[in-house]
Amino acid sequence: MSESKPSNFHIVMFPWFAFGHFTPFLHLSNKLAEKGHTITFLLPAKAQKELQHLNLHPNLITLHPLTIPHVDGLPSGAATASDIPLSLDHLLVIAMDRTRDQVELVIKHTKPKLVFYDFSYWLPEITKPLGIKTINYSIVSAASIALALVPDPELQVPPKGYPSTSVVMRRHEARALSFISFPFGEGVSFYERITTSMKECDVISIRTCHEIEGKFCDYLGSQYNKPLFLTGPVLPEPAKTPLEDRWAKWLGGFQPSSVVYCAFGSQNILEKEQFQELLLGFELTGLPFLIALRPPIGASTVEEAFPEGFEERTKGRGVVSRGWVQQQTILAHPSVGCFVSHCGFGSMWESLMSDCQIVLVPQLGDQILNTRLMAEELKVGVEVEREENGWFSKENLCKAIMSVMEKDSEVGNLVRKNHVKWKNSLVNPEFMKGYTDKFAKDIQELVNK
Ligand SMILES: O=c1ccn([C@@H]2O[C@H](COP(=O)(O)OP(=O)(O)O[C@H]3O[C@H](CO)[C@@H](O)[C@H](O)[C@H]3O)[C@@H](O)[C@H]2O)c(=O)[nH]1
Repeated sequence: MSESKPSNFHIVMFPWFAFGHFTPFLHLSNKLAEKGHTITFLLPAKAQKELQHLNLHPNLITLHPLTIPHVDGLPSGAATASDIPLSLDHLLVIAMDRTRDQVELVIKHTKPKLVFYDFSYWLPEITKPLGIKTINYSIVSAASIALALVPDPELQVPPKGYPSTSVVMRRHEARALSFISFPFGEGVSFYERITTSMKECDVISIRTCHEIEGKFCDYLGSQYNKPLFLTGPVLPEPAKTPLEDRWAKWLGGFQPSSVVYCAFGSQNILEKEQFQELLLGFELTGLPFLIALRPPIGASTVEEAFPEGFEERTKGRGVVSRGWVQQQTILAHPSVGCFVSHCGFGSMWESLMSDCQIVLVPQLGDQILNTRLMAEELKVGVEVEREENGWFSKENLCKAIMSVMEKDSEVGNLVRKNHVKWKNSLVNPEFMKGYTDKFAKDIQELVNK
């Protein structure tokens, strides 16, 4: 087989307008810039400032601002998913589709050899006539795509040939996936948008690794009859900025591995009653805790929604943060021993790479499957039991935390042992380098074809 000659080329990146998508696309851009490629990264003008600090190669990566057209029903100035509730995403995606002319101009002007995209299913219509290759880059788990976003899905049950009986939705959870059939843009559902994107691209690429999701990737490749290039988890280096003083001081006052940290990512917002139940569950553990959650529905601050007397009763051993905290740095703090997470794909990798015990409370569709992967297949963490209506009780939350935090707990020892094994493989610098090198070689061959 002939080796392709390495050369640098130009790439355009066009992710969905949400920070959970910009960030992994930008981390991947940094890796490709390290290989000498130049990149034009398309994003709403408003997001440019907030992402600039993640661009490690400004000489090679240009953040190119797009003007976001107004769409009726969107608050004025809304340009990213963080500006709006989840229920308005279907309008923001219309705005994204209406940037098509701007995107086409940039592509024609910068003449890339390769374009990465995710939700803009129409992109290959621009690139194909120009002879430019495209990669559909998914930043969620292969399992979640394999279960719901294959060409011939089955309703209520996993599609034919789906390679797992444990990484599945339970019957009463199927509603967590109902959004895929809802309109997501003009005349197109979420399902049609994503499956068209995957059918029309040259290559499907996923932010995952074979070691953990190999069978789901193979299944997807066979369903779409396409090559799959995996980038590995592409996590940023741990932040160099030190932990905020107030958290460093507070955490420093506790025994090693004794504090439970809890965060549910950038999208999950709890109902007020569930938020209060969660706090009471933490109180019940008797352990020190640091919780970083958005205020629940209907509250403008977290304090406003505290259960009565909660603050006084947990004073000195528990805090609920008012805002964003440095998650990766907190997970690396010696006092933190447990991570209660929603199992968003970013948090999933961060928990695997930490030394913390893992407790999972998924809420949205893919988080449930990521959780099953972690708890049922890899057995590196435990899932909090929910009732059929989705509610979790303080007792069940407390039980799950104690099952991994109590000394000599059988479950705790088992998940720790499995977790250590995975962590050691993932943090080995050769592991990520292997993925980046292979990916760089794969895309080189793709553009040389
Ligand atoms: O106070 C906080 C809270 C979060 N984070 C970081 O924010 C990121 C959150 O990402 P993720 O865990 O993926 O959660 P979401 O923001 O909820 O992610 C959305 O996007 C994911 C794909 O990346 C999907 O898996 C999720 O379902 C979807 O909610 C992580 O890097 C965290 O370290 C912080 O630094 N501080």
